[in-house]
Amino acid sequence: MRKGKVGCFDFAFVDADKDNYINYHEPLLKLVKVGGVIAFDNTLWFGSVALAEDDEKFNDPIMGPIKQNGYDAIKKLNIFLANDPRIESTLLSIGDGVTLCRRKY
Ligand SMILES: C[S@@+](CC[C@H](N)C(=O)[O-])C[C@H]1O[C@@H](n2cnc3c(N)ncnc32)[C@H](O)[C@@H]1O
Repeated sequence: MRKGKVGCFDFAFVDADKDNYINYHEPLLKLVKVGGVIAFDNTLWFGSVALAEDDEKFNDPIMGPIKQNGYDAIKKLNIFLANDPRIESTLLSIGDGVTLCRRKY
């Protein structure tokens, strides 16, 4: 952004540092052009974010490390993106989940 690249990019792909995904959204929304797409990988977080907290699978010990790392960040991101009026978004249930966000304005 310091180099004046605002509104220049067609596409951004985010695939690291899950705790900061939500913080990357704001600058990326400025960097992509209107109609451009931001993709966030791993937004199903091994399916955990789609499970109710009283679900047997959610409480399986195998979910322990998944819930300790990334779960809160991805859950918060998904809620934020679903309610951000500046984008159209959809969570594709392929792989570990990919959320596509199209900048509307
Ligand atoms: C899941 S891989 C991404 C692979 C990439 N999408 C590809 O297809 O080649 C995540 C990568 O981001 C790097 N990484 C993790 N945390 C990072 C951070 N905070 N800043 C920059 N890179 C980071 C990791 O070292 C790893 O190489």
